[in-house]
Amino acid sequence: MFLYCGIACRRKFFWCYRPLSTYVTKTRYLFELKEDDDACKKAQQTGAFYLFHGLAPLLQTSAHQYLAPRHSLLELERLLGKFGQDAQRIEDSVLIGCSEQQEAWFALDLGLDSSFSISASSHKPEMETELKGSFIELRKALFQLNARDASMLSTAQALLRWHDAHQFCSRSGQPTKKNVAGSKRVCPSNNIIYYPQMAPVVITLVSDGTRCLLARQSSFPKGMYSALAGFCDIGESVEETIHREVAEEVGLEVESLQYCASQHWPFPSGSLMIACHATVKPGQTEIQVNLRELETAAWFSHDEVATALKRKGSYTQQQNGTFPFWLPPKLAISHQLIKEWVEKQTCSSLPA
Ligand SMILES: NC(=O)C1=CN([C@@H]2O[C@H](COP(=O)(O)OP(=O)(O)OC[C@H]3O[C@@H](n4cnc5c(N)ncnc54)[C@H](OP(=O)(O)O)[C@@H]3O)[C@@H](O)[C@H]2O)C=CC1
Ligand SMILES: [Mg+2]
Repeated sequence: MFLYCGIACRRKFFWCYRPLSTYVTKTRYLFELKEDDDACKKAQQTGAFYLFHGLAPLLQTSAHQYLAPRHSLLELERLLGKFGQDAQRIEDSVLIGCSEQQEAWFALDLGLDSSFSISASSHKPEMETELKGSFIELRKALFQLNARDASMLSTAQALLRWHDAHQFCSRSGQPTKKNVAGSKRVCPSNNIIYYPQMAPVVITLVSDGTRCLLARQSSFPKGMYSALAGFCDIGESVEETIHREVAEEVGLEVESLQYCASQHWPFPSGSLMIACHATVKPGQTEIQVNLRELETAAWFSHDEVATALKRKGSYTQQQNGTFPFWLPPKLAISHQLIKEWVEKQTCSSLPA
């Protein structure tokens, strides 16, 4: 595919053409599939499907890792036929990406039925045997997936959950209709368009210059600490959420803020995690934990954090009854945020 590159050659006064990069070609292809139902239906013929059951992805085990298998349309039709399900169910699938060779990737939940929105749990064990895998809760499997599968399945689950929960127009009460790609739903009676939503969440690593503040919720695995996180309230900027969450959860006022990175996070139902560093005002480091939100929070030194980063998640109780201090695994943005802080501290402590 070729496109004007928009750079006029001043001396010869003609437009240059340059081939589009693979990334741009892929992005334009996905855009077309979202806009054009016929093109998307056609893409299903040569595409591949990730399968779910009751929002749990189909996974296969390989060398202590989970792999997410993909199935062709033919294989899927055969499977549905074998379990007495209508091939029309494929219309419930959602587009989640494509390969560099433009093989479109879809996701379909075999345990959710858009016409009833109930879990069609029958045949699940038989399907697992037939598919040589198991439907495993994403929460349990996420950290044993490679980064690509983790990202694809997180997107797929969030989209499938959103469609399952948005089958009716909130104004007319009429059933809404999804486009083939699943990038929106429309109410036929009033043409209101509904787009998939996600909740913005900020995650902040507060530092006092030499230490960083980490906290635990009682729901975290034993011994695990993370940075402070909180959902954005409606009307708030990211900066305002950070100021409010830090004040609410640990009773501190933050000063400077610095953006680090962002990540889609599938829990509880699809969030955009926005990770930032923050510093507190000098001399104002006394933590007052809000016990309605957190179990505990504390300041940790560079060395404590650097050691914990190297530790793999462990729930093993030590002889003194405590659990070792450990941090979220690599895939979680909190890990990246904490790692970046450790690296910055290391650099700033090196002799000039
Ligand atoms: N990827 C990562 O590295 C990390 C991700 N996280 C994620 O960040 C998210 C937010 O952290 P958390 O500290 O729990 O958030 P908050 O501090 O905002 O507290 C959670 C509470 O906020 C309320 N709430 C407000 N808006 C929403 C919404 N849109 N969806 C759900 N609950 C909402 C709920 O209260 P109520 O139940 O009373 O309605 C909920 O119990 C979590 O879902 C967690 O999975 C957290 C740490 C690390
Ligand atoms: Mg919180």
